[in-house]
Amino acid sequence: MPLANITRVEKFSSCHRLHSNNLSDEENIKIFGKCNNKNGHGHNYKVEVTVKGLIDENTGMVMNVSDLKKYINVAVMEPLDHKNLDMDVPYFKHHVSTTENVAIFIWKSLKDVMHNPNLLYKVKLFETDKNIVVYKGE
Ligand SMILES: Nc1nc2c(c(=O)[nH]1)N=C([C@H](O)[C@H](O)COP(=O)(O)OP(=O)(O)OP(=O)(O)O)CN2
Ligand SMILES: [Zn+2]
Repeated sequence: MPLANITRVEKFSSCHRLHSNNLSDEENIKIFGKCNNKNGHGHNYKVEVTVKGLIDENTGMVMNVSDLKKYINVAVMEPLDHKNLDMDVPYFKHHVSTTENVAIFIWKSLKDVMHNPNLLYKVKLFETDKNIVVYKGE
C-alpha cells in the first residue's frame, strides 16, 4: 500500500512574553530584548500539521481530514487561540513561550488526542512570515 502525507493548516492568535524564571531581569532583557517587554506582544501564528501513513485500500485515506481538523481544534485552537500563552496555558508557566516550545506543546497535545498518534509526522509553526520552527518529535 502506498504511503502519503497529509497536511492541515490552521491559524491562531496569541500573545506572550519571552521571559525565563531561571534568569535575572537583566539577563532576560539582554537575551530577549523587545520580546521581554513586561506587558507582552502578539502574533498571528500559522501551524501546519502533517500526518504520514499508508493509504487505506477501502477508504482511500491516510486519515480523514475531518478527524485531523477535530484533533487540531482540541489540541491547538482551544488551548491557544486568543490566549495569553504565559498566563492561560499551564505548560508555559514552566517553559518559555518561544516558537520552539509552542511547536513542542502542539506536538505533545496532538499526540494526546489522536486516536492513532503514530501517524503524526511533523508540526511546522510560523510565528511570523519570517520565523518558522519545525518539530518532528526528536
Ligand atoms: N529562537 C527564537 N528566537 C526568537 C523567538 C523564538 O520564538 N525563538 N521569538 C522572538 C519573539 O517572539 C519576537 O516576537 C519575534 O518577533 P520579530 O523579531 O519582531 O519578528 P520578525 O523577525 O518577523 O520581525 P522583523 O521586524 O523582521 O525583525 C524573538 N526571537
Ligand atoms: Zn513573540
